[in-house]
Amino acid sequence: MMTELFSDAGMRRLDAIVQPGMLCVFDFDGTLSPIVPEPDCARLPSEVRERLMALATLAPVAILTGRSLTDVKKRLGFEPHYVIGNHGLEGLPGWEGKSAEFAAACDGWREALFMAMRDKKRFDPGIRIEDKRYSLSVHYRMAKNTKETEARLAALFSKLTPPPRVVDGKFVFSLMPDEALNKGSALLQLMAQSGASGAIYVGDDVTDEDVFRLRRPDILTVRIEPHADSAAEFHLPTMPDIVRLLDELVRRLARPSQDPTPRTSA
Ligand SMILES: O=P(O)(O)OC[C@H]1O[C@H](O[C@H]2O[C@H](CO)[C@@H](O)[C@H](O)[C@H]2O)[C@H](O)[C@@H](O)[C@@H]1O
Repeated sequence: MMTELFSDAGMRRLDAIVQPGMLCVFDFDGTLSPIVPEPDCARLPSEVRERLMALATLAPVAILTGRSLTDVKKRLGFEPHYVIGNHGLEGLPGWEGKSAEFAAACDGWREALFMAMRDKKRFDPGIRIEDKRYSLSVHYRMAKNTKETEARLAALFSKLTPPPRVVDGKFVFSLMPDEALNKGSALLQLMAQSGASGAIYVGDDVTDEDVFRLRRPDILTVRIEPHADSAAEFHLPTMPDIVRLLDELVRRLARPSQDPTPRTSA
């Protein structure tokens, strides 16, 4: 059962995880940037950007998003220490060799989906396919009958080869190469590569559950808004509360560290 982060228990957990060198990792859409009907209109609010920039002077900051790297970078307006795109498939050092394989699978799915979408009676013209090279997002927020569209898309995806890993989200299906990296495995690799002893991860959607399910004492997981089925430890009451969380992190990390050397009198 999730607890609100701004509770006594949440603040104690935050105090325990905050230490020099900890990784501060954030999902983008729905976590840092409010959800908007048109994916291309998503923006990072200036009050969030300013705090992320302050945080990045105190600790390594990473953005771990379902968007492509090129797309998310142009929306950030600052340079975090790490940007990982495509749900972990793009931008993680050491995985460049697998890119061609991921892109080839994605090319095949994209062609099959565009062909199927020509049947306007079967597939609502409001469906939008976002091609991110290594994964696809199939958005159906604008479809007239979202339930029916969901069922028809799920049936279509089940016929694709090679079979993709399909994860649903906020009026979106993400299609990714199966057994490839996900946000959870990508975060673990990032921690290992960066030598971070701990991390905080904040996300809002189904692909973030790959991180929430890790359930490790060295990773504090926070979901935007409570959800009965989420594996996250804590939640923020609403998305704009991300500003308060960033302030809490900056305040703790900016505290002068305790000098462990015992003082001797002259
Ligand atoms: O991992 P994230 O950073 O949360 O990215 C997840 C997907 O976010 C985007 O779609 C979602 O946000 C859009 C803008 O607010 C919204 O219109 C859409 O309905 C949402 O599903 C993005 O377009 C996808 O590529 C990401 O995978």
